[in-house]
Amino acid sequence: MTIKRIAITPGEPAGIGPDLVIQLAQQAWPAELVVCADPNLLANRAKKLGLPLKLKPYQPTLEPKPQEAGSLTIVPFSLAVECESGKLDEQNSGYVVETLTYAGEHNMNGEFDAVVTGPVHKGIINQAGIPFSGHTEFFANQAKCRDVVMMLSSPELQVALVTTHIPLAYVSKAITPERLRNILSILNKDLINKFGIARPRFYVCGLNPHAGEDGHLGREEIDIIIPTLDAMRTEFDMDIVGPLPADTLFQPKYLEDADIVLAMYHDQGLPVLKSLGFGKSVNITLGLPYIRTSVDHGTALELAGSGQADIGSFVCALNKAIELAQKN
Ligand SMILES: NC(=O)C1=CN([C@@H]2O[C@H](COP(=O)(O)OP(=O)(O)OC[C@H]3O[C@@H](n4cnc5c(N)ncnc54)[C@H](O)[C@@H]3O)[C@@H](O)[C@H]2O)C=CC1
Ligand SMILES: NCC(=O)COP(=O)(O)O
Repeated sequence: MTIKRIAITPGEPAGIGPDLVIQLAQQAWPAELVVCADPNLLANRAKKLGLPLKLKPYQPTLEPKPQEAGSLTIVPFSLAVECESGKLDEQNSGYVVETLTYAGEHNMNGEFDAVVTGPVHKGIINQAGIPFSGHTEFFANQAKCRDVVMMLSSPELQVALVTTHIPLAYVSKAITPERLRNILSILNKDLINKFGIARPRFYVCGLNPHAGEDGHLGREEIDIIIPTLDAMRTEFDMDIVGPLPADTLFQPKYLEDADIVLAMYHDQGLPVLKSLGFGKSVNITLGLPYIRTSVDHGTALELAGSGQADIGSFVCALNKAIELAQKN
């Protein structure tokens, strides 16, 4: 087994990301964990949590070594202003984006084998004047990928989204035959090649109530979704069920039979997944030129520095990144 080098971005400094990264470091890992963060932030937060932390400088020319318990490898970045747990400060948004930019660039050049991201606060980054809708879109833009797929994976269910962080008012227009085809193609390819599913079975949600009720409750199914799914079945022999009404799709008889559920928008699919597996799920971006996994939760500002944040999803995200990197 070769030792992989995994970049980690803790995300918003005032949130629980730094806490979780410090908690991760309390155990040994079979990969080098290269954290892109302010060393003083991590040292101060570790002190607040009462946890030991040794920071080792990142040495790109050396072979990666497994990370020892109590330690992290660090690429240092500097906060603009000192950070108080739980208190957002837009002056530190540039720092957050710098860590993501570095992690993306150094994955694209092959120096890292994957990136695992902690939670950012999208609102404060925008408030700082930096347009930002999510890591998924940020890394896609940086890598010049027109379409990537947000897929969340939990022990019970895998859900992917046709549209990601856009206002609900724009969703219908964003569901075009081209986008739907691209999303299905990326998913099909990666489920086969990266997840080892020979012929993935897709369950696809409709957009409208009752999947449009034969056009009486909306026409997107008839005009776009059904013809596109039919074309993908014919052209690529894909195993696709649907579109089915989203309100009844998420029941055991369908989920037990599905490799993946494709939801049309963020809050159609993710509440179901999170109600079943919050804290046990991983957010994976498919279609990037490298591996990116992330936590299933946000910045939980009220828990930062308290020691109460649950590390479950971050552990799942890191394990998944190491597993995918090993297979790569
Ligand atoms: N991967 C990312 O970068 C994500 C970032 N966000 C961002 O996070 C910010 C806050 O979003 P919210 O909707 O409030 O979601 P949130 O996930 O931060 O919090 C929702 C609820 O879950 C709890 N919670 C979250 N993570 C937890 C953990 N690890 N352990 C224990 N409890 C936990 C919180 O205390 C709160 O009650 C927003 O700016 C949002 O955009 C949200 C989701 C993912
Ligand atoms: N709900 C998922 C989420 O907000 C995280 O998205 P991203 O920042 O990983 O694109």
